[in-house]
Amino acid sequence: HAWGYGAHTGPDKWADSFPIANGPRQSPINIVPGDASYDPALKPLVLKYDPSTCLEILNNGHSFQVTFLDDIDSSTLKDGPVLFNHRLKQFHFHWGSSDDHGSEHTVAGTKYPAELHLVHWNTKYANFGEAASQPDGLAVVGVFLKIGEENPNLQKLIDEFDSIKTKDSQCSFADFNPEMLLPGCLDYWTYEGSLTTPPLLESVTWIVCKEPISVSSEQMAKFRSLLFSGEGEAECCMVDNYRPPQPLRGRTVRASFQ
Ligand SMILES: NS(=O)(=O)c1ccc(Cc2ccc([N+](=O)[O-])cc2)cc1
Ligand SMILES: [Zn+2]
Repeated sequence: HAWGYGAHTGPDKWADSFPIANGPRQSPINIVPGDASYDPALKPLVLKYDPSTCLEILNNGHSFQVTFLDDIDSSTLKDGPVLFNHRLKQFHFHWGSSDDHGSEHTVAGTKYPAELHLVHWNTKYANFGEAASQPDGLAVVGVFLKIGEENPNLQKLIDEFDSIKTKDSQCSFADFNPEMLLPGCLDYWTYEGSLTTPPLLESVTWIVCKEPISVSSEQMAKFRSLLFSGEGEAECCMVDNYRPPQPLRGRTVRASFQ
């Protein structure tokens, strides 16, 4: 399953090995604010993260990811649209080859230069892998990045990039609080979807924040200095690691705000 984002391995080819790519609840989607229905029953998102559960930062050949210790309830997502407690497993990003595109979700057709995904699993299941195969197993918080002021919290991640330049490289990374990557306002849209990369499992409750966080153009250029390729291989810049929006197939997108 050598899937990727290249001409021969990219999103248009994923259905060959992962037929669920054409399923009824695929992600990402284009969010049309005017079509979203405000749901007063939706609770505010409760995100409580413990920096001491931060383990490592790694390049997995598709994105860079920060992984968390998830054997106890120390970094959790509660309320919002979910009925059960979820634990943070990892966060990662998707971005473009230039500042005018790169996000997976779009808002009324608007593309952001990047999108952060904070991946949580429902603790009614034994572990992440179990949860990932259940329709209510995962909850991913999506945060858009918008070009503006340099973001000192993102800079803490960027400062590690020299150590994780190539595929399958990783280094220890401690005491990072992902709360620092959240926008001030946690208004969100929510809908039932899937993983946006293979295995594209339809197990994700998506929670997409309306408010973006800032990133400078120079910082985005640093994202693009990471490599899809491994050490000793021909260098291939890690850019355009996003799946385009997928058919809504009659799904309802709810808004936590009016
Ligand atoms: N982009 S995203 O939808 O937030 C996303 C989040 C996590 C993952 C990682 C992953 C999640 C599940 C499995 N699995 O069950 O085989 C394999 C890899 C893949 C994709
Ligand atoms: Zn993602």
